[in-house]
Parts: sequence; C-alpha cells; structure tokens
Amino acid sequence: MREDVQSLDIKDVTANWVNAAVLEAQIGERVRALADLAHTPLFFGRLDYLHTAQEGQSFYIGRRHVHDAEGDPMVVDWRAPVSQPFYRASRKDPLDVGLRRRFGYTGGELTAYEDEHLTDPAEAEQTSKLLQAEIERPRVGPMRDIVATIQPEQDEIVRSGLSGSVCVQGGPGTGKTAVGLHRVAYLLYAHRERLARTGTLVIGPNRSFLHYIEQVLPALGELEVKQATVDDLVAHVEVRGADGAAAAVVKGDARMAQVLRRAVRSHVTLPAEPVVVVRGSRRWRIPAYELEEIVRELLDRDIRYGAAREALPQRIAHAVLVRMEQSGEAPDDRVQDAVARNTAVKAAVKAIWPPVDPAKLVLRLLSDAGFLAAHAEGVLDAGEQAAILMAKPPRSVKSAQWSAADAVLIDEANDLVQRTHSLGHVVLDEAQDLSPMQYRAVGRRCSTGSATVLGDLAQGTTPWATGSWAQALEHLGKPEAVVEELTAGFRVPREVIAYASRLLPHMSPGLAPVSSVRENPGSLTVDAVGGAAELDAAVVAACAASLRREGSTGLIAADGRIAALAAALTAAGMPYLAPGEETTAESRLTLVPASLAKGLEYDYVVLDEPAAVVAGEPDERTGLRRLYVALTRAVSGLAVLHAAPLPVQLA
Ligand SMILES: Nc1ncnc2c1ncn2[C@@H]1O[C@H](COP(=O)(O)OP(=O)(O)OP(=O)(O)O)[C@@H](O)[C@H]1O
Repeated sequence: MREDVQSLDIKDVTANWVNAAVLEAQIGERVRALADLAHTPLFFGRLDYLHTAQEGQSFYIGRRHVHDAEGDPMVVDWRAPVSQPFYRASRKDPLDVGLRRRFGYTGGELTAYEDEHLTDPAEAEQTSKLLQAEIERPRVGPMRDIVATIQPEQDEIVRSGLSGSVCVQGGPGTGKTAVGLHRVAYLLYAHRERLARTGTLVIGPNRSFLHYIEQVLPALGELEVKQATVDDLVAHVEVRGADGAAAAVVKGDARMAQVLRRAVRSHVTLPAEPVVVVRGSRRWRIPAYELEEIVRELLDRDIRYGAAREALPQRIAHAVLVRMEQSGEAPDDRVQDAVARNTAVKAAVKAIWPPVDPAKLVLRLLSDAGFLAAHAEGVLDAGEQAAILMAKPPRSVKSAQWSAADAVLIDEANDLVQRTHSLGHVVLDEAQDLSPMQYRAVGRRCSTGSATVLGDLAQGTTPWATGSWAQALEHLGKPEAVVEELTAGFRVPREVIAYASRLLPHMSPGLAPVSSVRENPGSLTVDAVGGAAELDAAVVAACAASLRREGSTGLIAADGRIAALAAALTAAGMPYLAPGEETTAESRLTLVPASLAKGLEYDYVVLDEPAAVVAGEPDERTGLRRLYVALTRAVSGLAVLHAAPLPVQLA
C-alpha cells in the first residue's frame, strides 16, 4: 500500500503548483501514516462469522485497514462495524461469531493464539491469558494502545456516538485514559470529515502526563489530535504568581462568572445625548430615548459584549436611514455603512459601549476594592472579596503577578467579550481536579461539540476538587452527559489495590473499591526501616532490586523528599529520569514527586515514607488522596518503605 502511494505520479493531474504542493503534502502524510512499525503487528484478532451476509467468512482485525494488490480487504480496521463483535461478543450473546481468535506477539513476532468457540456449550468460560500478558508486558516507553484487548464495558464508551458527551468515573487503573484516547480514535474514524474540520483536543493535567500519553494516538494512525493542559488553553498572560488556597477557591468558584459578567456589562452607559449625523446639507437627529431603546435591546439579546459593540453603529445607522426614507430619500446599504462610520456615530458608540480589555478588567476587579464590591455585591461576601484582592495593586497587566486561577478569569472575561472558538470533540482527563471556572473554560472549547470527561473523585487533590460529576458537568455546560462507571482494574494487582483501598472510607466514603482483574501474589511488600538515617539507603537498595527485573521502576516520594533522594541516587551512581521522560538504555528508573504521579504508571514502584506524602498536603483528606494515587501506580510490584509510623488509616 505504501509503495502504491509512493509511486503515484501527479504531474498530469495537477493544474498548478499550488495543487501540486497540496497533493504532495497529502501523499507525504499518507506515506507517513502507512509507515511500517516493526513492533506493531498488522492484525491481532480474527472473527469467523456463522451466518448473515458474511456466512462462513473470516475477518482479520487490526489497527488499520489493509488491502491486497487487487484492493480486496485483508485486515479490517478495529473501528469498523464488522470488528465490533471482536470486543463485544460473549457466550451469552455471541453476535453470530463462531470463532474468536486472539493473536499474541513478542516483539512483533507472532508467538501465540487463543481461540474461543462462543457457541460451543462444551467449552468453558476462561479469562484471556493474552490479556494478562499484554497488561504485564514490561513498560519501557510511553503509554501503549490497548486496541487488541479493549474490554466490553470499555468498548461501549469508546464507541458511543459523537453527539453525546460521556463522563467516566473509574478508580485507578480502570483504563479511563486508555478509553478516552481510543474514543477519539474511534470518533475520528466514524466522523473523519466533520472532526477534521472542527478539530479534536485532549486535555491532561501537566506536561509529564501529556508526554506519557502522546504516542497512543499516532500509533493508531491519528496524527492530528492536539494536546494541552488547561493552563495552556487560557495562556492570555504570563503566569508568575501563585494563590493561597483560600484565594484560589474563590477565584475558581462559578460565582466569579457572575461577577465578571456584571463587571463587563457595567461598561455600557445608557445614552443621555442625541446623536446628530450631518450629511451634505442635512442633519439627522436620533434622540437619546431612541438610542436607549437600541442599547437595551442589545443588552437583552444577550450576545457577546464585543459582538453587540460591533452591531451598535449599524443599529444607529439604521435609525438614521429610517428617517431618511421617511423624508423621501432612497438610501441604500452603502449609505448605511457610511453613516455607521460617521464620526458622530463612532463617538457615541465609544461613549455608550467602550471596548473592554479582559486582562485589564480582571486586574481592576482584583486590585480595586470599590470596583470589586460594586460587582460582587450579593454574590461574594466581604471575606471572599478580601480573599481575592491583591495585597499590592500592580501598575500594569504586564507587571502583575498573575496566578493560574487569574488566567482562567481572564479567559472567562475574554469569552464575555468575544465568543471562544469551539472544537468538535474534547477529551478531559483527570477532570476531578478542575475548579468550576476551569470546567467552564474547557466547556467553552466544546460548546458546539461534545466531550469525554474522565476522572476519579477519590483522586481529587485540589482544594476545589470535584465533589459530584453532576455539578462538574453542569459547569462544563454538558449537564445531559451520561455518567458511566468503570470498575474493573487492569493496572494494579489485587493485593496492592486492596491495600490502597483501606484509605477509601477515610477520604472518599461511598466510592466502591476497584476490583482488580489481576492476581499477583507477592506483589506488595511493606517494610519498616530502623530510623530516618537508614531510609535513603534502603530506598536506593529497593530501587536497585526492582531494576534487576525487566521494565520500568518509579520511585515515588513526597515532594519535600525528592532532593534528598536525588542526591542518594546520584551518590549510588544510579541515573534517573523525570516523570514523563521515556526510559532509555541508561535508565529505567524515574524519580517521581508525589504531586506529579497522577495518571502515570510503572512496572515496579518503590514508595518512600507514606507519612511524608500525607504530611506534604495542607489537610489530611488531600494527604490521604495523594497517598492513594501514589499507592496505585504499580503494575507488577509495590515496595513501601517507611521510617516513621505508617498513617493509621493504612494500618
Ligand atoms: N482493556 C485493556 N487491555 C489492556 N490493558 C489495559 C486495558 N485497559 C486498561 N489497560 C491498561 O491499564 C493501565 C491503566 O490504564 P489507564 O492509565 O487508562 O487507567 P486510568 O483509569 O486512567 O488510571 P488513573 O486513574 O490512575 O489515571 C494502562 O497500562 C492501560 O494500558
């Protein structure tokens, strides 16, 4: 297929050099998409149908469509309807499938297969060894795709339609991230043209996380999906400052949207003077009361501030034209445009509906107590207003120490002035940490599209963490989204998840523990070390022991412990990576501050001093949630080492 594309001769089919350049770029893209990936086999499954139109036919299922020299299909794309039973068929509902075969590969070489005769009553139900092997395959690079082993409950989410938004609640390692990414790939397949036009975006919590997941979609042949953090989306100003928790909570509260809306609209002044337009020998006068009617009508229509500001001169000009017609003239559109540009009209518009600079507006709200009070009246109480006022008002937008929450406020103000462009589909991962104002910022970016929201309420570690998905979806502007739950855990072995789940009742009562699909006896060790002095050495030794096995090792520790552990690793001659960095021949060890561990995973995890992880957070609940995240990163083994007593909730 690649050679066919490469050998295309476009000399005779392009009319000019622009056509030729475009076509060449498209050919280049297609060749890239058809690249031969040595370790990515062309097919991973086979379906033999019993009846229907495809009677007796078998299909090979793969990452992409492959055809032979005649153009006949050899491998069917996993996203095609004919592939769906590969993921959904069961003994209870075989979906006309007689045989389902899964192929297993080792380094790109076919080494195993597994057959299921779904309609054979003599055959017993069994769990797939290939699935187990796939999950436990040592991790060396970034996150991998799971096309070969998507589970039925995951597949339902992956294949849900483009028009509806979906929210997925699931404990650690239930495959939320994997499902979200595969859903994008599916939607791009099913709605290619529409989404190519409108665009797709994956939002993750930080750079390390985005690095970790960035290969999944390209491996599925999807090269056009953008990735960003929420901070990237709202980067209207340079963020150099940070808020205390109290200020950040108020700034992230949805009520701020109301305050901003009032503040923006407060710039409109009802006209007190008439507008007099002079054209040739004639003067046309629009009295103040009529101007006021126009302004009130625009305010009521609830269009964006900037759009109304653009409409106003045309409305005034229209009023002038009506008068011209009444006096027997026959003005046309060009006259209306000329009147709209008349200096008297422009001056009136400037006085009535002046331009608003979103950053300046937010700066004024946060630094001018009187201005804030005027617009926050009845919305924020005095204490809340005091919490967000800057101690020392900066001189300009440029010199202000903007915080991340401020940037979100500016984004909201920006949207009040001018509508934010909406994409076709947005995937929001680790959503539980977003503030209501951040949800709104994301919601603006899919206001005419749909969203996939992924998260775990138990892993919320911000002071404004999501308490319920219904509220979050309300802020996002997708209250109709369906909330699905994933309960089967793929990453974390049973023993480890059981240990971590001891924390659940103390930090997120009501959430059911994940039920791991994997039994790995001996995957958990918890060891007390004599004293703080010996801890570093014990941790280094545990890392060295993990590294003797295949795959990646993550050393997770409280942020405050990272410097000491970095020094200890260096002294021991053990090179290490930062979170999100790909493992190399030199190092398979990553030193992970607990604050960056979310969403990541390692074959083996060494967890340093749980009590310090808890103590590193402002309150106990957040501390326990941080610990829960750290405890649930391991695929094959977790070694907990402590010098201080373990948190009582773990005991
Ligand atoms: N059906 C599957 N087949 C094979 N591996 C799977 C499957 N589902 C999930 N996994 C693997 O399980 C691990 C966890 O998945 P993922 O990171 O998507 O979980 P998550 O729910 O986002 O976790 P967290 O809450 O910790 O962010 C990944 O390595 C993923 O590839």
